[in-house]
Amino acid sequence: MPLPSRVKLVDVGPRDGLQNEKQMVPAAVKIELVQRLQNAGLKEIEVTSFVSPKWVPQMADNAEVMAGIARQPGVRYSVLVPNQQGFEAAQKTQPDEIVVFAAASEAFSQRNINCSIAESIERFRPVVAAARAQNMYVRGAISCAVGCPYEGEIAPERVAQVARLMREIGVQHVGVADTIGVGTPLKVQRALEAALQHYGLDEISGHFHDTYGQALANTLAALQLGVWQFDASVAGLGGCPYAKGATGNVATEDVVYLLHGMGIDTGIDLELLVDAGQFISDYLGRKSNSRAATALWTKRLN
Ligand SMILES: CC(C)(COP(=O)([O-])OP(=O)([O-])OC[C@H]1O[C@@H](n2cnc3c(N)ncnc32)[C@H](O)[C@@H]1OP(=O)([O-])[O-])[C@@H](O)C(=O)NCCC(=O)NCCSC(=O)C[C@@](C)(O)CC(=O)[O-]
Repeated sequence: MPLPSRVKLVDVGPRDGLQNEKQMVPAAVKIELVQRLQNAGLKEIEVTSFVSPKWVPQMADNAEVMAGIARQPGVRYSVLVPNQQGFEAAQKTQPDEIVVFAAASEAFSQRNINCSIAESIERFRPVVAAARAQNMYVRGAISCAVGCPYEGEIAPERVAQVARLMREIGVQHVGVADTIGVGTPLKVQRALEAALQHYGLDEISGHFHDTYGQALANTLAALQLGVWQFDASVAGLGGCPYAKGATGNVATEDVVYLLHGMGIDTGIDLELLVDAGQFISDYLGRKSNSRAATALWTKRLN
Protein backbone atom coordinates (compact mmCIF):
# COMPACT_ATOMS: atom_id res chain seq x y z
CA MET A 1 0.00 0.00 0.00
CA PRO A 2 1.51 3.42 -0.95
CA LEU A 3 1.91 5.81 1.96
CA PRO A 4 -0.80 8.49 2.23
CA SER A 5 0.21 11.82 0.65
CA ARG A 6 -1.49 13.82 3.38
CA VAL A 7 -2.17 13.24 7.04
CA LYS A 8 -4.65 14.81 9.42
CA LEU A 9 -3.45 15.32 12.95
CA VAL A 10 -5.75 15.97 15.88
CA ASP A 11 -3.94 17.71 18.70
CA VAL A 12 -5.24 16.25 21.93
CA GLY A 13 -2.85 18.24 24.11
CA PRO A 14 -5.42 20.54 25.75
CA ARG A 15 -7.46 17.47 26.81
CA ASP A 16 -5.38 14.28 26.98
CA GLY A 17 -2.23 16.29 27.50
CA LEU A 18 -3.40 18.32 30.45
CA GLN A 19 -6.00 16.07 32.11
CA ASN A 20 -3.39 14.39 34.28
CA GLU A 21 -1.52 17.51 35.39
CA LYS A 22 -1.33 17.80 39.15
CA GLN A 23 -1.06 21.61 39.14
CA MET A 24 -4.29 23.24 38.02
CA VAL A 25 -3.79 24.89 34.66
CA PRO A 26 -5.98 28.00 34.40
CA ALA A 27 -8.59 28.14 31.66
CA ALA A 28 -6.80 31.17 30.16
CA VAL A 29 -3.67 29.08 29.57
CA LYS A 30 -5.68 26.28 27.95
CA ILE A 31 -7.41 28.84 25.73
CA GLU A 32 -4.07 30.33 24.72
CA LEU A 33 -2.76 26.85 23.94
CA VAL A 34 -5.73 26.17 21.65
CA GLN A 35 -5.11 29.52 19.95
CA ARG A 36 -1.46 28.70 19.35
CA LEU A 37 -2.30 25.27 17.99
CA GLN A 38 -4.76 26.69 15.48
CA ASN A 39 -2.25 29.40 14.54
CA ALA A 40 0.18 26.57 13.79
CA GLY A 41 -2.32 25.07 11.35
CA LEU A 42 -3.99 22.34 13.38
CA LYS A 43 -7.39 21.71 11.83
CA GLU A 44 -8.74 19.69 14.73
CA ILE A 45 -8.17 20.19 18.42
CA GLU A 46 -9.49 18.09 21.29
CA VAL A 47 -10.24 20.89 23.67
CA THR A 48 -11.53 19.35 26.89
CA SER A 49 -13.70 16.63 28.40
CA PHE A 50 -17.09 16.66 30.06
CA VAL A 51 -16.31 14.02 32.65
CA SER A 52 -16.87 14.06 36.38
CA PRO A 53 -14.75 16.77 38.05
CA LYS A 54 -14.34 14.40 40.97
CA TRP A 55 -12.63 11.92 38.68
CA VAL A 56 -10.63 14.42 36.62
CA PRO A 57 -10.48 17.80 38.39
CA GLN A 58 -8.24 19.33 35.72
CA MET A 59 -11.11 19.31 33.21
CA ALA A 60 -13.65 20.95 35.56
CA ASP A 61 -13.31 24.22 33.61
CA ASN A 62 -14.57 22.55 30.42
CA ALA A 63 -17.40 25.03 29.70
CA GLU A 64 -15.21 28.04 30.46
CA VAL A 65 -12.53 26.81 28.07
CA MET A 66 -15.04 26.07 25.31
CA ALA A 67 -16.59 29.53 25.77
CA GLY A 68 -13.18 31.20 25.69
CA ILE A 69 -11.67 29.76 22.53
CA ALA A 70 -11.71 31.98 19.46
CA ARG A 71 -13.06 29.58 16.86
CA GLN A 72 -11.59 29.74 13.40
CA PRO A 73 -13.43 28.64 10.29
CA GLY A 74 -12.15 25.30 9.05
CA VAL A 75 -11.00 24.18 12.50
CA ARG A 76 -12.95 21.49 14.34
CA TYR A 77 -13.20 21.44 18.12
CA SER A 78 -13.90 18.14 19.86
CA VAL A 79 -14.66 17.16 23.43
CA LEU A 80 -14.76 13.86 25.32
CA VAL A 81 -18.11 12.73 26.67
CA PRO A 82 -18.59 9.65 28.90
CA ASN A 83 -22.37 9.68 29.40
CA GLN A 84 -25.66 11.55 28.93
CA GLN A 85 -24.88 14.00 31.72
CA GLY A 86 -21.60 14.88 30.03
CA PHE A 87 -23.33 15.22 26.68
CA GLU A 88 -25.95 17.59 28.04
CA ALA A 89 -23.23 19.86 29.40
CA ALA A 90 -21.09 19.51 26.28
CA GLN A 91 -23.81 20.32 23.77
CA LYS A 92 -24.36 23.75 25.34
CA THR A 93 -20.79 24.59 24.33
CA GLN A 94 -21.37 23.56 20.70
CA PRO A 95 -18.49 21.25 19.91
CA ASP A 96 -18.10 20.10 16.31
CA GLU A 97 -17.39 16.60 17.48
CA ILE A 98 -17.75 14.45 20.52
CA VAL A 99 -15.59 11.51 21.48
CA VAL A 100 -17.07 8.61 23.38
CA PHE A 101 -14.49 6.34 24.94
CA ALA A 102 -14.62 2.64 25.57
CA ALA A 103 -11.89 0.10 26.19
CA ALA A 104 -10.86 -3.27 24.83
CA SER A 105 -10.12 -4.28 28.42
CA GLU A 106 -12.82 -4.89 31.04
CA ALA A 107 -10.55 -3.96 33.93
CA PHE A 108 -9.59 -0.65 32.33
CA SER A 109 -13.21 0.13 31.53
CA GLN A 110 -14.08 -0.33 35.20
CA ARG A 111 -11.22 1.83 36.43
CA ASN A 112 -11.64 4.56 33.85
CA ILE A 113 -15.40 4.97 33.57
CA ASN A 114 -16.71 2.76 36.38
CA CYS A 115 -18.67 0.33 34.22
CA SER A 116 -18.23 -2.71 32.00
CA ILE A 117 -17.60 -2.45 28.27
CA ALA A 118 -21.18 -3.55 27.55
CA GLU A 119 -22.57 -0.97 29.99
CA SER A 120 -20.44 1.74 28.42
CA ILE A 121 -21.85 0.96 24.98
CA GLU A 122 -25.39 1.18 26.36
CA ARG A 123 -24.51 4.55 27.93
CA PHE A 124 -23.14 5.78 24.64
CA ARG A 125 -26.10 4.66 22.55
CA PRO A 126 -28.42 7.61 23.37
CA VAL A 127 -25.49 10.02 23.43
CA VAL A 128 -24.45 9.03 19.91
CA ALA A 129 -28.02 9.30 18.65
CA ALA A 130 -28.49 12.75 20.22
CA ALA A 131 -25.16 14.02 18.93
CA ARG A 132 -25.82 12.84 15.40
CA ALA A 133 -29.30 14.36 15.47
CA GLN A 134 -27.52 17.68 16.13
CA ASN A 135 -25.07 17.07 13.27
CA MET A 136 -22.13 16.53 15.55
CA TYR A 137 -19.60 14.05 14.27
CA VAL A 138 -19.04 11.18 16.69
CA ARG A 139 -15.68 9.60 17.21
CA GLY A 140 -15.03 6.67 19.49
CA ALA A 141 -11.82 5.83 21.27
CA ILE A 142 -10.86 2.22 21.95
CA SER A 143 -8.46 2.32 24.88
CA CYS A 144 -5.98 -0.44 25.67
CA ALA A 145 -6.15 -1.71 22.11
CA VAL A 146 -2.76 -3.40 22.45
CA GLY A 147 -2.14 -3.72 26.16
CA CYS A 148 -3.77 -2.93 29.47
CA PRO A 149 -2.13 -1.93 32.76
CA TYR A 150 -4.36 -4.43 34.59
CA GLU A 151 -4.91 -7.27 32.10
CA GLY A 152 -1.68 -7.29 30.10
CA GLU A 153 -1.70 -8.03 26.39
CA ILE A 154 -5.00 -7.52 24.56
CA ALA A 155 -5.93 -9.75 21.62
CA PRO A 156 -6.93 -8.00 18.37
CA GLU A 157 -10.30 -9.83 18.47
CA ARG A 158 -11.25 -7.72 21.48
CA VAL A 159 -10.56 -4.56 19.52
CA ALA A 160 -12.70 -5.88 16.66
CA GLN A 161 -15.51 -6.62 19.11
CA VAL A 162 -15.55 -3.08 20.52
CA ALA A 163 -15.28 -1.60 17.02
CA ARG A 164 -18.28 -3.69 15.99
CA LEU A 165 -20.31 -2.47 18.97
CA MET A 166 -19.34 1.12 18.23
CA ARG A 167 -20.36 0.71 14.62
CA GLU A 168 -23.71 -0.75 15.72
CA ILE A 169 -24.57 2.28 17.87
CA GLY A 170 -23.63 4.75 15.14
CA VAL A 171 -20.14 5.89 16.09
CA GLN A 172 -18.68 7.29 12.86
CA HIS A 173 -14.96 6.94 13.45
CA VAL A 174 -12.76 4.95 15.81
CA GLY A 175 -9.42 5.81 17.29
CA VAL A 176 -7.30 2.80 18.12
CA ALA A 177 -5.51 3.79 21.31
CA ASP A 178 -2.34 2.33 22.71
CA THR A 179 -3.10 3.89 26.07
CA ILE A 180 0.03 2.74 27.87
CA GLY A 181 2.38 2.83 24.90
CA VAL A 182 3.35 -0.84 25.01
CA GLY A 183 2.62 -1.49 21.34
CA THR A 184 5.22 -2.30 18.75
CA PRO A 185 4.60 -1.94 15.00
CA LEU A 186 3.26 -5.40 14.16
CA LYS A 187 0.99 -5.53 17.21
CA VAL A 188 -0.32 -2.09 16.40
CA GLN A 189 -0.99 -3.14 12.82
CA ARG A 190 -2.97 -6.16 14.09
CA ALA A 191 -5.05 -3.89 16.35
CA LEU A 192 -5.72 -1.46 13.49
CA GLU A 193 -6.63 -4.30 11.14
CA ALA A 194 -9.09 -5.55 13.76
CA ALA A 195 -10.81 -2.15 13.83
CA LEU A 196 -10.66 -2.02 10.02
CA GLN A 197 -12.99 -5.03 9.95
CA HIS A 198 -15.74 -2.59 10.90
CA TYR A 199 -14.47 0.84 9.81
CA GLY A 200 -12.99 2.11 6.57
CA LEU A 201 -9.59 3.70 6.19
CA ASP A 202 -11.16 7.16 6.25
CA GLU A 203 -12.90 6.39 9.53
CA ILE A 204 -10.01 5.27 11.66
CA SER A 205 -7.14 6.90 13.47
CA GLY A 206 -4.15 5.94 15.56
CA HIS A 207 -3.69 7.27 19.08
CA PHE A 208 -0.28 6.28 20.36
CA HIS A 209 1.34 6.99 23.67
CA ASP A 210 5.10 6.98 23.74
CA THR A 211 5.85 5.28 27.04
CA TYR A 212 8.27 2.76 25.49
CA GLY A 213 9.51 5.05 22.72
CA GLN A 214 7.58 3.14 20.04
CA ALA A 215 5.03 5.72 18.98
CA LEU A 216 6.78 7.01 15.85
CA ALA A 217 7.52 3.48 14.69
CA ASN A 218 3.87 2.65 15.32
CA THR A 219 2.80 5.72 13.37
CA LEU A 220 4.86 4.56 10.40
CA ALA A 221 3.39 1.07 10.71
CA ALA A 222 -0.09 2.58 10.64
CA LEU A 223 0.77 4.71 7.59
CA GLN A 224 1.88 1.53 5.84
CA LEU A 225 -1.65 0.19 6.28
CA GLY A 226 -3.03 3.39 4.74
CA VAL A 227 -4.16 4.98 8.02
CA TRP A 228 -3.88 8.75 7.59
CA GLN A 229 -5.39 10.23 10.74
CA PHE A 230 -3.61 10.40 14.07
CA ASP A 231 -3.97 11.96 17.49
CA ALA A 232 -0.89 13.54 18.96
CA SER A 233 -0.17 15.92 21.79
CA VAL A 234 1.90 19.07 21.56
CA ALA A 235 5.13 18.74 23.55
CA GLY A 236 4.21 15.10 24.19
CA LEU A 237 2.06 16.19 27.11
CA GLY A 238 -0.15 13.79 28.87
CA GLY A 239 -1.13 10.48 30.28
CA CYS A 240 -4.33 8.93 31.47
CA PRO A 241 -5.08 9.25 35.20
CA TYR A 242 -6.35 5.65 35.16
CA ALA A 243 -3.28 4.18 33.44
CA LYS A 244 -0.55 4.66 36.02
CA GLY A 245 2.96 4.97 34.64
CA ALA A 246 1.80 5.69 31.10
CA THR A 247 3.46 8.75 29.67
CA GLY A 248 2.12 11.26 27.20
CA ASN A 249 0.93 10.90 23.67
CA VAL A 250 3.41 10.97 20.89
CA ALA A 251 4.50 14.60 20.49
CA THR A 252 2.78 16.37 17.62
CA GLU A 253 6.07 18.07 16.72
CA ASP A 254 7.79 14.67 16.34
CA VAL A 255 5.02 13.32 14.13
CA VAL A 256 5.07 16.46 11.97
CA TYR A 257 8.85 16.23 11.64
CA LEU A 258 8.55 12.58 10.60
CA LEU A 259 5.78 13.24 8.09
CA HIS A 260 7.29 16.34 6.51
CA GLY A 261 10.60 14.50 6.24
CA MET A 262 8.79 11.83 4.22
CA GLY A 263 7.12 14.43 2.00
CA ILE A 264 3.70 13.93 3.60
CA ASP A 265 1.62 17.08 3.91
CA THR A 266 0.03 18.02 7.26
CA GLY A 267 -0.80 21.70 6.72
CA ILE A 268 1.05 22.43 9.95
CA ASP A 269 3.80 25.01 10.42
CA LEU A 270 6.35 23.16 12.52
CA GLU A 271 8.05 26.33 13.83
CA LEU A 272 4.75 27.73 15.12
CA LEU A 273 3.95 24.35 16.61
CA VAL A 274 7.30 24.38 18.42
CA ASP A 275 6.33 27.80 19.81
CA ALA A 276 3.04 26.36 21.07
CA GLY A 277 4.88 23.49 22.74
CA GLN A 278 7.38 25.87 24.30
CA PHE A 279 4.55 28.03 25.61
CA ILE A 280 2.89 25.19 27.50
CA SER A 281 6.19 23.62 28.63
CA ASP A 282 7.29 26.99 30.06
CA TYR A 283 3.97 27.33 31.83
CA LEU A 284 4.30 23.85 33.34
CA GLY A 285 7.93 24.56 34.24
CA ARG A 286 9.47 21.63 32.46
CA LYS A 287 11.13 20.59 29.25
CA SER A 288 9.17 19.48 26.22
CA ASN A 289 8.92 15.73 25.68
CA SER A 290 9.32 16.30 21.96
CA ARG A 291 12.75 15.42 20.64
CA ALA A 292 12.16 17.36 17.42
CA ALA A 293 10.93 20.45 19.27
CA THR A 294 13.91 20.34 21.64
CA ALA A 295 16.32 20.07 18.71
CA LEU A 296 14.66 22.88 16.79
CA TRP A 297 14.47 25.11 19.86
CA THR A 298 18.15 24.53 20.67
CA LYS A 299 19.06 25.33 17.07
CA ARG A 300 17.18 28.62 17.33
CA LEU A 301 19.09 29.60 20.45
CA ASN A 302 22.50 28.93 18.90
C1 LIG B 1 -18.00 8.16 33.67
C2 LIG B 1 -18.04 8.65 35.10
C3 LIG B 1 -18.74 9.98 35.21
C4 LIG B 1 -18.80 7.63 35.91
O1 LIG B 1 -18.63 7.91 37.29
P1 LIG B 1 -19.69 7.40 38.35
O2 LIG B 1 -19.20 7.83 39.69
O3 LIG B 1 -19.96 5.95 38.11
O4 LIG B 1 -20.97 8.27 37.89
P2 LIG B 1 -22.44 8.35 38.41
O5 LIG B 1 -23.31 8.41 37.21
O6 LIG B 1 -22.69 7.31 39.46
O7 LIG B 1 -22.46 9.79 39.13
C5 LIG B 1 -21.68 10.05 40.27
C6 LIG B 1 -21.45 11.54 40.40
O8 LIG B 1 -20.72 12.01 39.25
C7 LIG B 1 -21.49 13.03 38.61
N1 LIG B 1 -21.30 12.86 37.15
C8 LIG B 1 -21.59 11.78 36.41
N2 LIG B 1 -21.29 12.01 35.12
C9 LIG B 1 -20.80 13.28 35.06
C10 LIG B 1 -20.34 14.07 33.98
N3 LIG B 1 -20.27 13.62 32.74
N4 LIG B 1 -19.91 15.31 34.27
C11 LIG B 1 -19.96 15.80 35.52
N5 LIG B 1 -20.39 15.07 36.59
C12 LIG B 1 -20.81 13.83 36.35
C13 LIG B 1 -22.92 12.81 39.04
O9 LIG B 1 -23.64 14.01 38.95
C14 LIG B 1 -22.72 12.36 40.46
O10 LIG B 1 -22.41 13.51 41.24
P3 LIG B 1 -22.80 13.58 42.81
O11 LIG B 1 -24.28 13.34 42.85
O12 LIG B 1 -22.01 12.51 43.48
O13 LIG B 1 -22.37 14.97 43.18
C15 LIG B 1 -16.61 8.77 35.70
O14 LIG B 1 -16.06 7.49 35.78
C16 LIG B 1 -15.73 9.65 34.88
O15 LIG B 1 -15.93 10.85 34.79
N6 LIG B 1 -14.69 9.05 34.25
C17 LIG B 1 -13.84 9.78 33.33
C18 LIG B 1 -12.45 9.30 33.43
C19 LIG B 1 -11.62 10.05 32.45
O16 LIG B 1 -11.89 11.18 32.08
N7 LIG B 1 -10.53 9.40 32.03
C20 LIG B 1 -9.61 10.01 31.11
C21 LIG B 1 -10.17 10.14 29.72
S1 LIG B 1 -10.07 8.63 28.78
C22 LIG B 1 -8.51 8.68 28.13
O17 LIG B 1 -7.73 9.53 28.44
C23 LIG B 1 -8.15 7.66 27.11
C24 LIG B 1 -8.14 8.20 25.68
C25 LIG B 1 -9.54 8.63 25.23
O18 LIG B 1 -7.29 9.34 25.58
C26 LIG B 1 -7.64 7.11 24.72
C27 LIG B 1 -6.47 6.30 25.28
O19 LIG B 1 -5.30 6.74 25.24
O20 LIG B 1 -6.76 5.22 25.79
